[in-house]
Amino acid sequence: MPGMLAAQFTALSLSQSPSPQSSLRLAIRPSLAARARFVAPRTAASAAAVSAKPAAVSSPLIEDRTVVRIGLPSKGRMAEQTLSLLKSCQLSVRQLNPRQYTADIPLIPNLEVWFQRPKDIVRKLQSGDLDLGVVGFDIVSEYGNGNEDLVVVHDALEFGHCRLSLAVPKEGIFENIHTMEDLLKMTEWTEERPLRVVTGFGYLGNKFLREKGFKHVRFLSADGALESYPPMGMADAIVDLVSSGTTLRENNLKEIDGGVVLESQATLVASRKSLHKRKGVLEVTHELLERLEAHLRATAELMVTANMRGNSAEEVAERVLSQTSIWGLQGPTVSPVYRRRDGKVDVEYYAINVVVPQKLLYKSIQQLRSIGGSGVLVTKLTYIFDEETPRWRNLLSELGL
Ligand SMILES: Nc1ncnc2c1ncn2[C@@H]1O[C@H](COP(=O)(O)OP(=O)(O)OP(=O)(O)O)[C@@H](O)[C@H]1O
Ligand SMILES: O=P(O)(O)OC[C@H]1O[C@H](OP(=O)(O)OP(=O)(O)O)[C@H](O)[C@@H]1O
Ligand SMILES: [Mg+2]
Repeated sequence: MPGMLAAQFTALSLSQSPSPQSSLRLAIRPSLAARARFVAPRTAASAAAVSAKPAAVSSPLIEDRTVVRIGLPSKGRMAEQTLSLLKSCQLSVRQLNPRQYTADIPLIPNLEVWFQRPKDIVRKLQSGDLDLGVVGFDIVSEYGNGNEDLVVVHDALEFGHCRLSLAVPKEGIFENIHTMEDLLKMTEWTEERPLRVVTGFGYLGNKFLREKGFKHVRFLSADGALESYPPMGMADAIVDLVSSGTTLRENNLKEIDGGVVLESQATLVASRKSLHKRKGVLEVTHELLERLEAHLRATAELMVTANMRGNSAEEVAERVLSQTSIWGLQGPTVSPVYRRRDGKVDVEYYAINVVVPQKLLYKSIQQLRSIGGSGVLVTKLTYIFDEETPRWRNLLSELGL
């Protein structure tokens, strides 16, 4: 390896352990927690290590701040989708000038918006300069480094889906390498000639390969176009984000079984300290969470309305409930349609309202028709507010409130 390149392969060798391990506490669904395999169980030792850490930088200015601050991605693929999700929740962000880094959300007057690079959002949550942030789970995990102060308030904002994955060239010495075990068993990697892995995720990549039992690995850190490193001969493998898989394919690389480090999508993250200490943060978080949960729940569903001839509401309900795809959330709403006929008010038709999953829409309409439904209307829903917001309950218990 030329000397200049060798010099680049420095920062992250496996013999160095990454920064202190404490668990990144997640107020999230067990499914995602399970997928996020780097989340260590909270042990007495890790809790002690965390409480022994000095508090995040807290200048008098930070303490004095009364307004709540949220960090949103300033650029990149998450920026637009973040704004559009907020807009769908009636939380439009008002930015007077596109070159300004601050903005507001008129509906929440005590909330300041700061546009920041994703990794800076995580850093500023830790330093106390931001209270809340929208950022990919990959970035929270990499730059949060297991910091106890970060709490994932909403783990599935349903955009920015990708996975952090290990990939190697399709051909050459990797032609018959299909699993992490195959890669581990390769005799090519020695202390003098380690497996060279290029990544922008040094903390997660290092931890992952160490846990998989790799001894002879050297990391090279780079910010973009990582897929070009193996074909250029600068690295043997990459640990990078994959979404459609096109970039890997186009560069003759392949993922291997067991090589997914982390599944990611956009999340809402908060500083635990802010939630506990800064006036207004808990209230703003509650409102954001309520709207986000109710909206994201609603986007998967549609409201279907139809008319149906019948003798009574019960008889119509019987017919509707005989079909599997039109039961609704709790059951169908069946209401009489009143008409004036020959000077008298009577009921011949009933209106049926059911909420159906988008993916079952066509089947639902077929079923409604088969039992005599007509004049079918389909409406998009903005929110479905449940009796309680499950993630809010999780958050309160996470905070011990
Ligand atoms: N190919 C992808 N498909 C879907 N989501 C992705 C993809 N690549 C990245 N993401 C998600 O989008 C986030 C932002 O990625 P992006 O590359 O736009 O950041 P960026 O603006 O380049 O950040 P920086 O320049 O500070 O590194 C990532 O952290 C990840 O969560
Ligand atoms: O699986 P795909 O859909 O092809 O997406 C994966 C690519 O997207 C990201 O790169 P990005 O577009 O941000 O470019 P960069 O790495 O140069 O920043 C990521 O780093 C991969 O290269
Ligand atoms: Mg990028």
